[in-house]
Amino acid sequence: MAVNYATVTWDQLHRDARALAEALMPKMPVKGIVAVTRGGLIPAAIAARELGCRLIETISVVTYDEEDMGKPRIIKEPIAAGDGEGFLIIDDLVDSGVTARVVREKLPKAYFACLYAKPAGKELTDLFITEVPQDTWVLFPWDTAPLFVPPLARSKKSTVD
Ligand SMILES: O=P(O)(O)OC[C@H]1O[C@H](OP(=O)(O)OP(=O)(O)O)[C@H](O)[C@@H]1O
Repeated sequence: MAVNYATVTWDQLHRDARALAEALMPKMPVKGIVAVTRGGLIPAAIAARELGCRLIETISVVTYDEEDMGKPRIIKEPIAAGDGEGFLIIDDLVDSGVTARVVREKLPKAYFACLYAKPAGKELTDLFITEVPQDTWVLFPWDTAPLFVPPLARSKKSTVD
């Protein structure tokens, strides 16, 4: 299956995180935010700044483990969030929905918000900013670096020579 790539720049991520915060304003005040590490950390920090929220908890779910392929495991519990009542959960992306399902089971009373969602997992969110096709790989700014790309004319010339 062909994979498409969607590159998200820092500027775009910042805009999308601010849009998420704006959409979350009606939910305020909240007790705190639970960031789903690691991808949710930066969106959560941006949203927390916008929303004036200083209590940030984290949850870490490992979905691909060498010992137990495919079985998701919580390696850091969101202790401060209890059953999630009064908390916002923030992640960068919901793809298959495996992570979101585990997080929701742990924090059933929390509100789940993310920047990007794919069709397979979007029903598990309460809010997302942009839908991304299932076959599209989202390249986040922390996963990429600018690199030199040869000009078209040069690559064309090399085929003529
Ligand atoms: O819906 P899913 O198929 O579960 O995928 C979504 C999860 O995948 C990514 O995290 P990842 O597991 O890559 O870990 P990371 O954020 O620490 O890089 C992302 O930040 C979500 O938490």
